[in-house]
Amino acid sequence: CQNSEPSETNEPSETPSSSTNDKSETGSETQDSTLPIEDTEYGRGAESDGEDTNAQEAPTRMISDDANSIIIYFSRSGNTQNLARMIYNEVGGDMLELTVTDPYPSDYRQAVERANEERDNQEYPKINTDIPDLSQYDTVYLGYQTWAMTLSNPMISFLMGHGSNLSGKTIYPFSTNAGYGEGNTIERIEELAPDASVATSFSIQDEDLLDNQDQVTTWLNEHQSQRVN
Ligand SMILES: Cc1cc2nc3c(=O)[nH]c(=O)nc-3n(C[C@H](O)[C@H](O)[C@H](O)COP(=O)(O)O)c2cc1C
Repeated sequence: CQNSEPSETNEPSETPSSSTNDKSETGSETQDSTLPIEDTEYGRGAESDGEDTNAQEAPTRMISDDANSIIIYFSRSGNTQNLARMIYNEVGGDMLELTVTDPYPSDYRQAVERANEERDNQEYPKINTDIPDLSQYDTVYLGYQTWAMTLSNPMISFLMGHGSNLSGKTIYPFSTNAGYGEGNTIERIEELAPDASVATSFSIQDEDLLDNQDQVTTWLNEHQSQRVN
């Protein structure tokens, strides 16, 4: 089932949309609300909303003047967005959802065909997101999905355009997949952002995500000492 709940994730960072599982009373100083986790379709055949924003929402954009970390992600059918939100709900900071000028078809097969064609022709999609000045961030949580056992095409586009702006930062790669793992995505990130430091990644099968918040927490805790917010 696709998402039907309205959302306000394009609100400014001071007021991200809250949800019924708001943890604000127990949250850290840098975070005062949580983002909702949505229903998504999984694996082969997963339809999208045709906008790559998951349920006709505006893409998530929460940018502040002073956060040290940002979560940057693309999500066609919502699974990586859920993982991004699970991370946000623990670490806070800023958040930026990438979209492309011409969104992928909602039909899975058509999306795969287009993605294959783009990859064969090395013509990756144009990013439609205004990328803010990234200099304030030490830490970038980078979220994508496995496509053809490598980085999804929009993430390749983002890193081709902005990988050099990640110099000196620590990238925490996180991804979802349909059961085949993260492929060579880490090697590709290292190639496309050669002057960033790439930390241990976290990848999970889409259908297992919502039952495994503890795995996300464990991964984040492993990096706790390096995290600023
Ligand atoms: C074009 C395309 C190619 C995919 N290729 C793979 C793949 O090679 N291996 C894999 O495990 N999953 C693959 N998947 C499945 C997605 O990685 C998986 O469903 C993921 O959770 C989708 O994330 P999203 O909902 O954030 O877009 C592919 C999906 C699409 C649309």
